[in-house]
Amino acid sequence: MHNAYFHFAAPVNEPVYSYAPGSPERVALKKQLAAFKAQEADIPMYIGGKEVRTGKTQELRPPHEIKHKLGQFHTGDATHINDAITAALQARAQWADTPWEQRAGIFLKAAELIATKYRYHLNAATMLGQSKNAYQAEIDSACELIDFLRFNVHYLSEIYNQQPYSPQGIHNRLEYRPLEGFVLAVTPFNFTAIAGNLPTSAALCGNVVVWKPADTQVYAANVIMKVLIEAGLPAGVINLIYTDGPLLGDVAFSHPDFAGIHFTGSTAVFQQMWKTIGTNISKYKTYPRIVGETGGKDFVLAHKSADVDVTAIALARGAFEYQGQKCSAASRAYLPSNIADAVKAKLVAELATMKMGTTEDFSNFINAVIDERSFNKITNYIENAKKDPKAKIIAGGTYSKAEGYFIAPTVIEVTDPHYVTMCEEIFGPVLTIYTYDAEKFEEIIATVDSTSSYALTGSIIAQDRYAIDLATKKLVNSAGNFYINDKPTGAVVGQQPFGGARASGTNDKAGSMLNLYRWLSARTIKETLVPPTDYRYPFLKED
Ligand SMILES: NC(=O)c1ccc[n+]([C@@H]2O[C@H](COP(=O)([O-])OP(=O)(O)OC[C@H]3O[C@@H](n4cnc5c(N)ncnc54)[C@H](O)[C@@H]3O)[C@@H](O)[C@H]2O)c1
Ligand SMILES: N[C@@H](CCC=O)C(=O)O
Repeated sequence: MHNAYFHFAAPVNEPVYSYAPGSPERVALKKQLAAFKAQEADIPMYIGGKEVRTGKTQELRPPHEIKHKLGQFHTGDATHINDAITAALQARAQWADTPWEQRAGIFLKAAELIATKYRYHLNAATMLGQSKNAYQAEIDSACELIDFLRFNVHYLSEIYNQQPYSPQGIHNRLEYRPLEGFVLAVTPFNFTAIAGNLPTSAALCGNVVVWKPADTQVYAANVIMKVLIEAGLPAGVINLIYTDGPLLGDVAFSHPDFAGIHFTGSTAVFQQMWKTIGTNISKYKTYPRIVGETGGKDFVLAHKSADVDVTAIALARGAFEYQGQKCSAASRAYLPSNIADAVKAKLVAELATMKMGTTEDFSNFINAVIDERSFNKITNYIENAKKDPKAKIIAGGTYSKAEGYFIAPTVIEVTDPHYVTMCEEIFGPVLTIYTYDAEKFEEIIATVDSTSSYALTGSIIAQDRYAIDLATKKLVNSAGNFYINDKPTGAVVGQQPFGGARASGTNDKAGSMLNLYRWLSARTIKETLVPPTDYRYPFLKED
C-alpha cells in the first residue's frame, strides 16, 4: 500500500580514495589483497536464492600472476540457464508488486555496503581478477558502481513523477510497469561497475533478471552478488550463472518470456544476438528491449593550437590506463604537423616512466591484459606493424606471457590514416598516431568521421575556439561522448551519461534516466469521473 509519494534526492558522486602512501585505505586494501591471495575461493552460481555447485569448474588466476590460483567457479549448462529463467519468472509477480521504495531500499543498502564494509573486497577482487591497479579499481568497482546504484534510484523517482495532464472531469495517470518476462544481463570483463549495473538497473525497475558475466570477471561478480544478498535482494530476482555465451543465447533467446537484453561487450557478439532475436521474434509474448553498448575506435584530434603537454597527457592516460582495455580508450590520434614531434617526444618520454607489473605492487601504472586470447590478438597487431613498412613502432612493442599477460604500452606511427590499427578495435595498450598537415584541419575532421564504423568516444584538443566549434559540429555523429581538451575516457555517472551510436551500440546511456526507460513499459490509465449516459452528440438534437 502506498500512502505517500516518496522522492529520492539527487546524490553526490562517491568520493574517490587516493590510496596514497600512509593512508588508511591503502593499508586496508593491501590487507584484503593478501587475504584473498591466502585462500582459494570456490564460487557457486546463484539460482533462485540457492548456491549451485556443479563440480564442472574453471580456474581463476590473476592475469598478472598466472601461476597463482585464486580459486575456481562452477559452470552450468542448458539446465542451469532454464533453471535461472524459471526462478526469475517465479519471483516476478511478487517483485513487480513490491512497492518501489522497498526495492530502492535494497539497492541503496547495497551501495552503502560497497562504500563501507565491502569497498576493499570489491576493489581487491577487481585488482586480482581483472588486473586493475588500485586507482582504476577504486574509480570502477567502488565509486562507479556505488554511483550507478544511488543515481538510478534518484532517476527512477524522477521518472515515476512524470505524469500526464488531466483536464477537468478526467484523471489520467501513467504507471511504469516492469517488462512482462525476464531480462537477460550479459556483462563484459573490463568494468565491475558495468557488471553490477546491467542486472541491477533492470531489477530496480521491477524486472527479474538472469545475469551472465564474462568468465574473466567472475571473481568480482561473486562479491557483487554476495553484497546484493546481504542487502536483502529476494531469491530469484537476479540469478547469476556462468555458462557458455552462445549456449545462453540459444536457450534464452528462444524462450517465450524473454523480454529484454541488457548487454555490454563486443560489437560482433551484440550483432549476433540481435540477429537471433530477430529470427525468433514471433516466439515472444512481447517485443523484447534490445540494449547493447559495444566496441569503439576512439579518437583524439589535436588542432594546431593545441597545447603540447595537454595533448601528450590526454594520450598517455586516455590510451594506456587499464592497458587500453576501456571501450573509451584513445586508440587513434591525429596530430597536426606543427606540434606532432613535440607531442610524440613528450608521450614517449612519459611512457618510459610507466612501470609495469602486478597490481599488488602499487608503484605499477601498467598491469596485465585480461587473458591469453587477448594477449595473442593484441601482439599479433604489434607483430604485423613491425613487419609493415607503412608502420613504425616508436614506443613499446615488447611483451611477455611468462609470468602474466604483459604488453608494454605501444605507439605505432603510420603514414596512412586508414592503416589497419587506425580502423580496428584492438582493445589493448596500443595507440596509433597519424600526423596531418596542420593547415588541413577540415579535411582531417572528415577523415576522423569516416574512418571507423564505431562512434563511442572522441576528443578535440585545441585552444582556438573556432576550431573547437567546428570539430564539435562536424563530428556530431562520430562519438556519443565527446570531450574538449580532455582524454576520451573516465565518464562519471550523473555527469557524463555514457554510450555511443553507429556500431558502438544503442546509445541508451548507462548512468542516466534514458537507460531506465528501456526497462519500463508504461500503462496509461484514464479515469472518467462522471461518464456520459447518452450516446447522442448535442448537435444531433432537433432545433
Ligand atoms: N560501449 C560500452 O559501454 C562498453 C563498455 C565496456 C566494454 N565494451 C566493449 O566490450 C568489449 C570487451 O569486453 P568483452 O571482451 O567481455 O566482450 P565480449 O563480447 O567478448 O563478451 C561480453 C559478454 O558476452 C558474452 N558472450 C560472448 N559471446 C557470446 C555469445 N555468442 N552469446 C551470448 N553471450 C556471449 C561473454 O561471455 C561476456 O559475458 C570491447 O569490444 C569493448 O569495447 C563496451
Ligand atoms: N565508462 C568508461 C568506459 C566503459 C567501457 O569500457 C569510461 O568512460 O571510460
